[in-house]
Amino acid sequence: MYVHVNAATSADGKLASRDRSQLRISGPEDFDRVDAIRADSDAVAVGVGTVLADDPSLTVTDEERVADRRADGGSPQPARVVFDSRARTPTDAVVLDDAATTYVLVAEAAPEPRREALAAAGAAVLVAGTERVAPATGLAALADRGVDRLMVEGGGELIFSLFEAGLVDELTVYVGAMVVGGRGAPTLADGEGFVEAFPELSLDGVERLDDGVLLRWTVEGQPDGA
Ligand SMILES: NC(=O)c1ccc[n+]([C@@H]2O[C@H](COP(=O)([O-])OP(=O)(O)OC[C@H]3O[C@@H](n4cnc5c(N)ncnc54)[C@H](OP(=O)(O)O)[C@@H]3O)[C@@H](O)[C@H]2O)c1
Ligand SMILES: Nc1nc(=O)c(N)c(NC[C@H](O)[C@H](O)[C@H](O)COP(=O)(O)O)[nH]1
Repeated sequence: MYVHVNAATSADGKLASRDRSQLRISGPEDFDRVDAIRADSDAVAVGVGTVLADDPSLTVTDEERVADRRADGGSPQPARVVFDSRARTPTDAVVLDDAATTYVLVAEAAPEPRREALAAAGAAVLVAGTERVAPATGLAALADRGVDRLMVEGGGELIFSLFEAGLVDELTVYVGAMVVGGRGAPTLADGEGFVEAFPELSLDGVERLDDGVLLRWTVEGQPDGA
């Protein structure tokens, strides 16, 4: 599976402010680019932290892109994926509307009533991992369901886990013209952090977009040597 991580950060590397509410960093050109990546993907993934903070739709909004997907014989919308070990996704979350298939990846530790509530709300609940969703197991379950190209939109906890597991192929970051600050504010890659065996990136492009900069990297070396 090809995994493309895309996010927007402030000039100081933050995904949002310390209150973790949704922060508009991208401008219209960047949001259109995000829409195009979604349209080229079989599924779009986030962590449950992003669902709780942003309540995103994760759908393609441009009608031509939706029509192109249909014309190619595929589903009009990519599937949506939530990494949600304990099945905390609210049953009224926008990702559970009927706009697209939604996979909620949970761990064995997820309470059965919560799993049932998510299934009743329309989610396809997949178990991957014991206490926490195991990224490689989760991605294998998605591959079994036809996901070859996965876009990951964040947040920082999920992005770190995917790098840690050596599962990221491409990273694009839009750096917006703002400073957010806050030692507790989410960054592009949070988690435990690396102290050695840092994932190595190869720069593919630098482009001005809106009032910011788009950086494109291929992931070359990964912690597990993948
Ligand atoms: N600017 C941007 O591009 C952008 C993009 C996305 C999000 N955001 C912002 O980022 C913030 C949310 O980021 P976040 O880091 O708090 O949340 P996140 O990465 O979206 O979700 C993290 C949660 O996912 C669950 N999870 C399940 N399996 C996991 C795994 N293998 N690895 C990591 N997490 C796993 C964990 O909770 P459980 O263990 O309980 O399941 C974890 O707490 C919000 O402020 C949002 O606005 C910004
Ligand atoms: N590219 C990008 N620029 C931003 O400034 C920002 N705040 C996000 N955040 C990513 C996160 O997943 C958001 O929740 C979705 O971008 C909202 O997606 P919808 O329009 O609801 O589908 N992403």
